[in-house]
Amino acid sequence: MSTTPLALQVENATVRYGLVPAVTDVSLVLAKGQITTIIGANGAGKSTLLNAITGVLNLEGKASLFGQPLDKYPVEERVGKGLVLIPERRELFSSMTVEENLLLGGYTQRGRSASTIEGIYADFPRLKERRKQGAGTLSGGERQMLAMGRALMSHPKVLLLDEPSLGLAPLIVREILNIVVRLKEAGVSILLVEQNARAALKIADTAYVMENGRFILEGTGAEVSANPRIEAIYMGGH
Ligand SMILES: Nc1ncnc2c1ncn2[C@@H]1O[C@H](COP(=O)(O)OP(=O)(O)OP(=O)(O)O)[C@@H](O)[C@H]1O
Repeated sequence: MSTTPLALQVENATVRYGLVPAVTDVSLVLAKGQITTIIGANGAGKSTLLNAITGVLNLEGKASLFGQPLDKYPVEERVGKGLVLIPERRELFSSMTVEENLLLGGYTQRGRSASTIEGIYADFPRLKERRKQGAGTLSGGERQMLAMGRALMSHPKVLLLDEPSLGLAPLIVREILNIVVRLKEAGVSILLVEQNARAALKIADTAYVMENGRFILEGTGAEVSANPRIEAIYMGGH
């Protein structure tokens, strides 16, 4: 039995679209203040699992947040409990400015937004420079920073990050993942879903490899990246 307190635990979870399972019998742990990653190819079921943890999709099995069963909380209450998803498509309001997008992320905070926003600008100076710019005109990396900044406005304790590196150049990927590490150092527990196995495994404490809706391998980030099969399938040629 591990003595590390768990931020998030999923036990024997299955998620279906209609009758068809997209995730089958997966179990994972995310320890407090750590990074757990799920790597896997397109269509493996990674986003489906994240959406089931947020409650948008039905999760058959057990999931708990800081030891409390998640099904106690309806979807709309989970953000208030500190569980926040940054979706793969980043889902910003393109016609609004950077700052307006950030303010929307802080709607649960009542009056704390002004101080929070200054903190976010300190972490993301590039967003501060562009605070009056329309979100629709940002570069891919800046859009990801804004999606992260907006999520941070609600003071997450557990951040679910769906492919933050998607579509970004290697240098920007490194910058984004450095921010993920800084969030961890600030005490946020992070579940990171990635196709970019090499980058994710480098920063992960714990890692799971997903294929066809199931976890086929798990271990520390270092163990999984040293596995010859993973090296060949997920990291060859990069
Ligand atoms: N709304 C849906 N209805 C039916 N099937 C779906 C739906 N969304 C996803 N699926 C299927 O579920 C499986 C898992 O998809 P999912 O998006 O979770 O994979 P993923 O690992 O996140 O991949 P990607 O990196 O491409 O997002 C795929 O076979 C996909 O076609």
